[in-house]
Amino acid sequence: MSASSSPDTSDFRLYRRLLGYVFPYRPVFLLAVLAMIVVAITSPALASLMEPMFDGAFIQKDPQTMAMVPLLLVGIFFVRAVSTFASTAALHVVANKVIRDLRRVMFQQLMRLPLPYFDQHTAGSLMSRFTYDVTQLKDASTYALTVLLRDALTVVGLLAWMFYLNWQLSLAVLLAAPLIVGIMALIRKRLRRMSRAVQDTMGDIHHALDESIQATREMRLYSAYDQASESFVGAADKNRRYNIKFGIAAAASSPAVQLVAAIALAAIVYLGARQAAAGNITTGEFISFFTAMALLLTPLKHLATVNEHLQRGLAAAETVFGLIDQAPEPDSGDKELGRARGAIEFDHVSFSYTGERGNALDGISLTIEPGESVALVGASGSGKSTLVSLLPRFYDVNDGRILIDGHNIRDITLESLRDNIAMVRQDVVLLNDTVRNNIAYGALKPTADREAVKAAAEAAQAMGFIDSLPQGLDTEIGSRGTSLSGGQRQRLAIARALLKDAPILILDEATSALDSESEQQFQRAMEAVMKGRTCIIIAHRLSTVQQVDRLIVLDHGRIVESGSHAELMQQGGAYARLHSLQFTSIE
Ligand SMILES: Nc1ncnc2c1ncn2[C@@H]1O[C@H](COP(=O)(O)OP(=O)(O)OP(=O)(O)O)[C@@H](O)[C@H]1O
Repeated sequence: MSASSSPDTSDFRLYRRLLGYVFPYRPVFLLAVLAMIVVAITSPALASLMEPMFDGAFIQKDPQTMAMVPLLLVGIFFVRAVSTFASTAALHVVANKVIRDLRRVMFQQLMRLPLPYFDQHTAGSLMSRFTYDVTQLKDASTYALTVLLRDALTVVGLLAWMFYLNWQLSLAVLLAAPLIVGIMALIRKRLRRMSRAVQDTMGDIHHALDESIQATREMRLYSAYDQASESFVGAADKNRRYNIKFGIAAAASSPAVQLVAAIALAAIVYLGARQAAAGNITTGEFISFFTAMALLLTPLKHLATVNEHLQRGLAAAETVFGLIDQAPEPDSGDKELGRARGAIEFDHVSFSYTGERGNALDGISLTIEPGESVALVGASGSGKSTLVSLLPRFYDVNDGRILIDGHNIRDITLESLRDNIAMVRQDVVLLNDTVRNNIAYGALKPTADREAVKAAAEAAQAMGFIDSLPQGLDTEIGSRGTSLSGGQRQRLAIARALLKDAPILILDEATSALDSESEQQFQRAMEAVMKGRTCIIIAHRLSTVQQVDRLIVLDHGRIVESGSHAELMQQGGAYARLHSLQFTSIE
């Protein structure tokens, strides 16, 4: 399977790709196909049995035929049962294996997708590709394949048998069939249109009700009773009209279809009787012919609607392959960084998320020495989070470059770049796992021993609350386990970062005010984690940043000031204004 970078749109290529996923399971798939062929053969076989049954057993009363026919009847149904089972089961097995493989490829792709992709697609829409679309793809294509193979072959077999029996009668059926099918389709279409109209009027009733319930206060205050009931009663009445129309049409449709079918049958019977009188067809042959005709109905009905399923399956396949074909994160660098010293340089960096909304970052130049700690401050939306998300290349700069230890981060492999960065984010994501596995996350997991995890938790001031949990480090947490407070979650994230022991640390400080005890613990944890590392702290609360070496003040994506707390206060600029704003609003 080649995953080309442009999405395949043509139906044929989609089929080919799907078949590519089936290819590894070709023995079972071939078994399904063979079994379907056998099922298809049993229909004309059944029709053909009618001939000896009537001519031999009933009319000529031949004892051998009388014994053989029932046996053959059971035999045909036995073969049909076994092959139906084999084809359904084998197809089921293949379809589910293909689904598993598709989901695996999709998931691998999901993990490598660039972050902007997640900005453009909601979690719900991505999840529905894994669930709804994949299932649709399976159901629709399994059904379409069965119909196209089994039912189409059944139709061919039955028609061949009919022509073999009597070509004149068969020709008459073939000529009459489109007429009957056309009339039936017209009736069905009208019914569908009416049922849609009924649904629409139901929507109007819903809407009128919803409005009246939502706006019940306004309705009473403005005495809008008449207006509300007018719109509701209007909708209810329209619904009645369409419902009656639909009901009448439905009541008429079935007798109408039966009448049309009866006329067609009468014509065939008439023609059959004439053929019999001319000695062209025996009773048994005519019944066999009639049986074949009756057996044609179901597969024909399936074939008539197969396109709907095919289109549904193709649409789902397009969505699924659309995800698989997305270009992954660009990982073009080939330099292995090893353990960095932690020198960071932003060199005239500009960045915009969409390319249209103006720059989120505009000409940022900033050098951070190894082991230095800087705090980014600025109003909400000034670009603090954006600046730090460029460092692990969650997003790529539009202009300028970012260097770590003098290497452009674009030249470094993503893995070795990210190995050097630890990040504590504001909204800490916990997994449904134990405390221990939450601290030793990902690549750390197999190597981290219990003592190392404990030491990290202790340094992060987290061991205190961990010990009070029912099973300590082995307590299950996350959405299905014990829930932790915001401060506790942050300290776990700090422990996770400490265990990673990366030379560069990014800390997005919590916005919500912690109580003073948590705040003190958090400060101590921060001191532990900052020691000996290059740190960038996004500071929302200015009270926490006085311990850093340098403050960088951002405003509308630009650096407007930098210096120590004291220097910036003295300058009386943007930082001093922010500071006075925060402290007056707290007091
Ligand atoms: N994923 C995104 N897609 C598009 N625009 C974004 C995205 N994230 C942020 N922005 C925009 O980029 C600008 C900078 O946002 P950023 O989150 O970096 O600011 P911030 O200083 O970290 O704000 P806060 O303190 O509220 O977290 C804002 O105008 C924001 O609307």
